[in-house]
Amino acid sequence: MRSVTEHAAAIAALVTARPEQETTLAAAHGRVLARDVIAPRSLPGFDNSAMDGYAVRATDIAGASAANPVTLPVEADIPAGRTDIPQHHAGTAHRIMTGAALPPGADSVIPVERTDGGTTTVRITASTDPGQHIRRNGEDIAKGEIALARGSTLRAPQLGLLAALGYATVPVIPPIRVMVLSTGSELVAPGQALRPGEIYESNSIMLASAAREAGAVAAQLRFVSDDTGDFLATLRAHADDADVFLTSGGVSAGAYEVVKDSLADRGVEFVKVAMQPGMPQGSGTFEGTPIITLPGNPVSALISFEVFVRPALRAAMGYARTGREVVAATLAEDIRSPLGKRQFRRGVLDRATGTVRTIGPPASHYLRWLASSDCLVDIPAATEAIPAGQAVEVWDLSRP
Ligand SMILES: Nc1nc2c(c(=O)[nH]1)N[C@H]1C(S)=C(S)[C@@H](COP(=O)(O)OP(=O)(O)OC[C@H]3O[C@@H](n4cnc5c(N)ncnc54)[C@H](O)[C@@H]3O)O[C@H]1N2
Ligand code: MOO
Repeated sequence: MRSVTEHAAAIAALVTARPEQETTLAAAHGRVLARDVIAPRSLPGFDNSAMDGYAVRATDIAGASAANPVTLPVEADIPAGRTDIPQHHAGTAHRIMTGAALPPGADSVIPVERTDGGTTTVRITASTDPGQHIRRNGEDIAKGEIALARGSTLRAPQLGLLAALGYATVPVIPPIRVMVLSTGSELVAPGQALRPGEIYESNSIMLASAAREAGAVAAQLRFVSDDTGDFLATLRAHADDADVFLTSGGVSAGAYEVVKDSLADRGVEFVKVAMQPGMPQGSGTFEGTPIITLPGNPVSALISFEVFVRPALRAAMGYARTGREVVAATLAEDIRSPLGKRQFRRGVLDRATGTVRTIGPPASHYLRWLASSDCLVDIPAATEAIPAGQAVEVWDLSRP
């Protein structure tokens, strides 16, 4: 039997990064930056007004107050976006808007609220200091500085910064393309009629969704035949669209195990992992494409994904955090666990009290309990029982 750690390492070695890709900012959301990005210009790009008001020289309105206002001629309007920036002359004001370039010669902006708002002359009822209400060229970021470091995950603020710097595209580590393939002749696509003995196919949407949540892109295929030739032909037909094949089902000890029968002597190793659920596993490379074969029981499939596939995908996509956040929590009830197997129990974590309770029995077909849980309780292989009140490690599934 392989340990969870050993199998996780095998899967991690299998999934490798795709070459970096220059991507539009819209398509870069959620991706990881492949290289440092240098500021090609400063931000702000020029001295500009932080207020709607009047660009003045502080000395021209020294001592101004409500009781002792100063009136200056207004030379011109400078709305944001005006590109022919006028010169400021001593003893005058320019009406200026937020974001507009400061006219050379002016040293401060007096907000409109401190004036009568005049357009030919302006009565100013407060004094100012040089530099007041001016946003200086380069005070946010100077040209040539590293704006974002390689490895940054691109979300709203990072994409905003890149756009402000003028980047239309950015080099990112592209998503891994996961081809999810469910196998089993009992499986029928949701929405169609069921005959006796058939069930709705639920693993592929679950695994595809989990892959997307991990930052990958995913497509689904359903393979129902027991014919190994057809199965291999299906893999070959989709090899160009997949960086990783992810199958579920057909890997245990039964008579119709199409995944195992097709791949056992074709570069895929089938092993038993000392965990529960998720004991039967397989991994390898089929004609150049990595393939991970998960067990068919739905809970086993999803927990195997969490434990083995998700960290490998995220590492290959450059994310700093590959595993879930592990928190220590106090167990709310006694639990038992099979000796020699690392058990992952579905749980509900109460962050406020730092307690966790398990939800549903350990068996691997209980989808409802799985859907009601928000964490996994990680019980070490050497543990047979844990009493209520003891601290356990919990994987928080509610956070990326
Ligand atoms: N004699 C033994 N039997 C089993 C063993 C064993 O060691 N010896 N291991 C058990 C364990 S543990 C697991 S887990 C499963 C894994 O079996 P397979 O990977 O071969 O999966 P299947 O037999 O194809 O399916 C198992 C179960 O899950 C349902 N299933 C499969 N795929 C889907 C799907 N896409 N959507 C919904 N449900 C699915 C399937 O109908 C079966 O009920 O083997 C145990 N048996
Ligand atoms: O190991 Mo199976 O994955 O328990 O249900």
